[in-house]
Amino acid sequence: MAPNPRVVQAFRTMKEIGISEEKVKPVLKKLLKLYDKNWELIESENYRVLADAIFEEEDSKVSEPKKSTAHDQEDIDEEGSTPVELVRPLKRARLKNQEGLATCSHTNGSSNVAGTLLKEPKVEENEIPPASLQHRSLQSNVGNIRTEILPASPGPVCPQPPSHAPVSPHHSGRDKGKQIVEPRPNYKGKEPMSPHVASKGKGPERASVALRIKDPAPEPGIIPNNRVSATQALIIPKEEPFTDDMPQDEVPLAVIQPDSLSGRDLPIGDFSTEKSNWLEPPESLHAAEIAGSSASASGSERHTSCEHATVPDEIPSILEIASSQLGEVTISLSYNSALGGPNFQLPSIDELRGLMELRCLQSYKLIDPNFDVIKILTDMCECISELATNSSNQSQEGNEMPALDVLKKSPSRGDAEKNKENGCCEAAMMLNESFDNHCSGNGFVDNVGRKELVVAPQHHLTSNELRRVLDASDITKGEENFEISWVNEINKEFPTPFQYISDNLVFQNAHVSFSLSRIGDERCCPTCLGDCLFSQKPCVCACQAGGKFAYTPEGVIKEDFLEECISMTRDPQKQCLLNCTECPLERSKADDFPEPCKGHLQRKVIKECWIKCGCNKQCGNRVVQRGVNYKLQVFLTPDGKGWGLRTLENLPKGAFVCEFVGEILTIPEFYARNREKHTSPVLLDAYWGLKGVPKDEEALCLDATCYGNVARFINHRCLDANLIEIPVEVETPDLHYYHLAFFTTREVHALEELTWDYGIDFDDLDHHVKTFQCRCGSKFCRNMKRSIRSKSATR
Ligand SMILES: C[S@@+](CC[C@H](N)C(=O)[O-])C[C@H]1O[C@@H](n2cnc3c(N)ncnc32)[C@H](O)[C@@H]1O
Repeated sequence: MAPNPRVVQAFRTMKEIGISEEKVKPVLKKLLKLYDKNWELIESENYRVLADAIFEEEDSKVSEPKKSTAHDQEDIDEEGSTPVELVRPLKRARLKNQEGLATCSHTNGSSNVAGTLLKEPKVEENEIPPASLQHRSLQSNVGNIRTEILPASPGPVCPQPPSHAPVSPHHSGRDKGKQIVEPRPNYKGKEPMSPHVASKGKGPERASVALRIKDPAPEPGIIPNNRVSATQALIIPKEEPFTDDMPQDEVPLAVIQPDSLSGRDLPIGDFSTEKSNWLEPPESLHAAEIAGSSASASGSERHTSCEHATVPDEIPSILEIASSQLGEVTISLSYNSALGGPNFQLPSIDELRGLMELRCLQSYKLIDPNFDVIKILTDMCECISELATNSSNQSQEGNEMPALDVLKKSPSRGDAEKNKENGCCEAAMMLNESFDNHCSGNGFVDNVGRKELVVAPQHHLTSNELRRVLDASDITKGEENFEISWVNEINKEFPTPFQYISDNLVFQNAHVSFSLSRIGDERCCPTCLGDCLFSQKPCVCACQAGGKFAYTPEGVIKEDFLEECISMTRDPQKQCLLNCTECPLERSKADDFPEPCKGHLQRKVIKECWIKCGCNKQCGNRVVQRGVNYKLQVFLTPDGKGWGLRTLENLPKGAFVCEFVGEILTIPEFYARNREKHTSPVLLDAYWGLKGVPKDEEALCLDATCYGNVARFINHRCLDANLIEIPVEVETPDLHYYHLAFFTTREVHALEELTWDYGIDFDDLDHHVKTFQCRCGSKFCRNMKRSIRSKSATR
């Protein structure tokens, strides 16, 4: 690709003042990100901003020499002791050698001496935003260690419904296989709790862009990106002084009270004693009004607008709890910031939370060290809301409680309206961080900081509408062989609505065309009869898969085939990475500095018989096309991963569970759709890099956000997930389209959660996709290692 002339000019101008290209590049990159590619700003005054930023970065290098390398060593020890860290490429492989088209680690003679895994040492150089840019960030941690820019709103989980209805590429749709699978129409699974409360909206990815300010120098022992020439390397973790360890779905509590930090009592413990003070609030009060009034009006006004309980004002911070009959709850914690003196700095939320939890452990003799203050507060909100609602008018449709939502950022009526317009039923629990320094009177002194937790109803969809979209007894709305129920044994949330489909649908531009004429006789078995698995010699379809069928007569994947698939995915020694000369992913980002291809895993593919074959529908070489064959259930996970999928019966090893079904998008379509949301596509990339450069309409991915099947609920587990995805060719010999099918990697017991390894690189802080805080619980968790490192680094 021809270099961007503006980039060239920037380099040239900097060179004229003696700054080398290496120094310019990372800073320019960061500036472009920060200024949203507004070149005019960067170019103005003969690139003054750029020059300043580079100089400031240089200064910071001098004034902040790299801290102790002890942690690095610790980390090296920690990860070095892992014999072979098993990681998946694509995102993880971003810094691997990009030379050559295909790089098979097991055949590549350039493995490093130790034979241990190459985990890409991250080159830190381009992570340093110039100090002069820091004022643009919305949140900055102490010591300039980390600066975060969070989007104004996290955005809905679902994109707006596509303007073009997706069309099915399947000629005959899925053979539901009812001949062989007795459907159990009345199976309900565990009776779900009534869907009172809107989901927290744990949808696919939540977005947030993090810029990290770090020591620019490559850390000792780290081999810079462009010099890594093997597909394996030592894992040399970076220093990570602060991480985004706070899970995204937790409610950050912000209670700022200077004296509390020096040992004074916080009034938090008084929550439970305040209940008897509650009075009846006006019924018509809307949540946004509560929030709005609390953010702008005086304390006394607030007292009249909704009923509340207040902790006596001799304590320098004040707690108020207000609830309305509609289930709206406001918890307000105010402090007198004047007490802190001129140098008082707001403690971080984590600091405060830690202090509170310590206090609770000591004062209230709580024995579970893992208890969570935020959870207690959230529970309290829900309890209050429930009590209030129970006593409220019963005339609401279906007598259902309104959904709970905790509004964020000084919610106004306008915000609430916008939420409604979104159409998605996401009800995120968030904190209203409205700071109001103008409150006075009624026990407040002039300078009052205030943060509030506001619980408000969501009215995106009526309960009838919701019932229609999400039938608790069958989330598939009859689309699968089995009913798939959903249950919530934790709280009253219900899943985000989506359109259930059992076959992939083309959104618009994807080139997926099935025609019988495309399937030549050499790609099907027209002369077969009955069940191909029992034919004397392997049929044509079997020959295409190496002369052997992938399935056993029992309908599971053969042990050796499965084991090979597993090791090709998990074992870096067996991984074969295909690198595109021009990667469709990078091409679509239209970046000024397109990154080289990060590599795509080559996989074993299953070829199933199909309509043009002579065998019958019960042929043992037709498994995925027959659809879901086991009893599954969507459930709210107890460990904070949101909704998940579990099996209700024991599954044998190698069993087909379900396919990942969604809209088939081209990569540009995916990015256009998710420009603001930073979600990761599920790529159909098994052949990328193998045959030339895929055209835009051939480089495809799946998006199950709006149209999808039950696979959209499968959560991630690092490395030892009980599902593996295997490409399955059914209707078309075109390599760019196939079915992505999930098979069990081992026996799975009834009620076990089903998981797959998304292949996320939790260390890839540079990636535009903000990953979630992994709670997979695996001993191989890649995110946990990072957390451990981070904690030790901050000690
Ligand atoms: C494909 S969705 C899975 C279903 C999702 N849990 C839900 O409630 O709809 C992926 C999202 O689930 C959550 N998730 C999946 N695996 C997770 C894990 N191991 N730890 C924490 N969150 C996880 C993340 O929010 C992620 O973006």
